[in-house]
Amino acid sequence: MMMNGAPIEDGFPAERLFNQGYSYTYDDVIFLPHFIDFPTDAVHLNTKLTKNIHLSIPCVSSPMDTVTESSMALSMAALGGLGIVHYNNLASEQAALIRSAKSRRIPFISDPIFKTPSDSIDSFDDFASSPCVFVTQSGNSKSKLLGVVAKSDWESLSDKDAPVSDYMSASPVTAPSSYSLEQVASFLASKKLGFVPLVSERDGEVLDLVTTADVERICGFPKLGGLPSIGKDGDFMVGAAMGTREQDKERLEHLVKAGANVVVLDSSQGNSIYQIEMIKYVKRTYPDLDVVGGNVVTAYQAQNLIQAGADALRVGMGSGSICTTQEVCAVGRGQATAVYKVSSIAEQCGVPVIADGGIANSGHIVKALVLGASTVMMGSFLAGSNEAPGIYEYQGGRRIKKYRGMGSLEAMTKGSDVRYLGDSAKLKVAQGVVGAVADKGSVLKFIPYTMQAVKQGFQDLGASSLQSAHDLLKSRILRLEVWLRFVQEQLKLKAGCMIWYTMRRNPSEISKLSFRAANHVCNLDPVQCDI
Ligand SMILES: NC(=O)C1=CN([C@@H]2O[C@H](COP(=O)(O)OP(=O)(O)OC[C@H]3O[C@@H](n4cnc5c(N)ncnc54)[C@H](O)[C@@H]3O)[C@@H](O)[C@H]2O)C=CC1
Ligand SMILES: O=c1[nH]c(=O)c2[nH+]cn([C@@H]3O[C@H](COP(=O)(O)O)[C@@H](O)[C@H]3O)c2[nH]1
Ligand SMILES: [K+]
Repeated sequence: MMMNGAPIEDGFPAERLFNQGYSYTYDDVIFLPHFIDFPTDAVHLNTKLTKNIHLSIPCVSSPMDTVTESSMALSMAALGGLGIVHYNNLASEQAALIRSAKSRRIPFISDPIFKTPSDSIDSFDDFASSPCVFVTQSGNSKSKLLGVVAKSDWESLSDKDAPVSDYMSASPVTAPSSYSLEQVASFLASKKLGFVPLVSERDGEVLDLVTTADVERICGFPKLGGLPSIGKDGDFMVGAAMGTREQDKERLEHLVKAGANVVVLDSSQGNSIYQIEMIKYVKRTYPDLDVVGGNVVTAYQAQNLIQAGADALRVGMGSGSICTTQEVCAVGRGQATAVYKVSSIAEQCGVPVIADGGIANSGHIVKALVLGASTVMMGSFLAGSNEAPGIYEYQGGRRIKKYRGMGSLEAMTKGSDVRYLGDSAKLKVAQGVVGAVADKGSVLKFIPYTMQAVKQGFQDLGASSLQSAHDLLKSRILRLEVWLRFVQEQLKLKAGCMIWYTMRRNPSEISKLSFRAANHVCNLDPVQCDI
């Protein structure tokens, strides 16, 4: 805008703010509002995860063993995002998690109960929380479904010692696992059924038990409007993490066979000879498989991995909520600066950037995307959801789920047999902590709300898409400032924080490190959604 012919200078263009020798986290910077000439619904958040993978929403779940297994991967894909299955397990176990997510059509994983024909049902407990028990030759999901025993039928049974084959309903009604949610819903309604097993057409395996209550619950989640993430194979897209050691080549084979659509080379400092060689190996061996390199935080690191052939870069070092890398290794970068710097280089080469770590609210997502990222990767933001691995516990009256860094001693010890094969004699120094996050309900519910909040942020900035945000930033139209309010707030320790610092020898002495991490973890309040 011009006044008396001279442009009004206000705030800083990104280019100037990020070149003054300071390293900024998301909370250190704030955008100045721009001009609105479209409604919130006109904002589109569709994006690219890698050179070849398109997503409807810019959300990716972290490859961590307290964040992404089948249920998270399945639900993220259903939402139009993507989940990266962790590799703190055997290659066969990781492959099974990928297969499990990819074999489903609706964002739902149940835990059906199975018996063999000669088994008996001794008590109510045998049903757990299921409305029925399935009968197969093998007593598990892998063989043909022979019959079903509904809880209500078992109740009225006089001889409870009889084998289930004596009283099961033979050839029960089933629905194909390829049914969409709408098809399952109308199937249940038209047949007046309370539940139905979903059976694979390929091998007859019982995949899930869906009840009318499940269908109603899933149908009740807010609609995002975008398409789910479906690969060329027609299945949900699922990503997988892996390392850069020799045995990871074998793991890669398992991942490819399981149908992984993208692999992420998981390292805190990706600019290494090991990673460059692994990127080249992946591209050489599986030219159609996209590979994400990282983590990087500088233009130099980024250039090396782009040259090696990375199809996307994962950005962030020391930015995660459970992270202690900056304290332990004195290396890292403020995440806002890292995302801006790496994106500036990556964009010139057409390589999308994944802003990894440090996302605690929808505003952080807006900042990451506007500063140049194409997607955000989230750990703590998702770890309290129903879809994250682990069970809910109670701490001080709050329902919580465990969340731990993959560099924490606990996670390293769990994976040491497989991941750090041969390294077991080496000294291990933790670069992460073990903590907990509050129950947030289903990602199917809170991610749509979060995306709506992100759209409102984009609208305030006058950006109707990721590309337009990036263009506005580059052309110096979008302005920012450093916001000191957050720096002060960071110093205040929030009450009611829950953290177990695994390296703690003396319980009364909570180290400075765990305090910092505790503060981060406690900042993770669920998105405000009035449902
Ligand atoms: N984003 C972040 O700021 C951080 C993330 N983490 C997470 O913690 C976990 C562990 O991270 P890292 O310690 O970086 O794991 P890493 O496996 O990349 O590195 C462990 C060590 O092994 C070395 N190494 C890697 N490939 C090798 C090969 N082929 N031969 C010999 N040595 C090799 C590395 O150079 C490094 O010294 C990851 O899940 C990572 O994402 C950990 C710290 C910081
Ligand atoms: O310094 C670290 N020590 C760890 O033990 C660790 N484990 C995971 N990560 C990284 O943190 C990201 C998730 O961060 P948020 O919880 O903030 O989303 C993840 O996506 C990782 O990049 C770690 N960083
Ligand atoms: K390291």
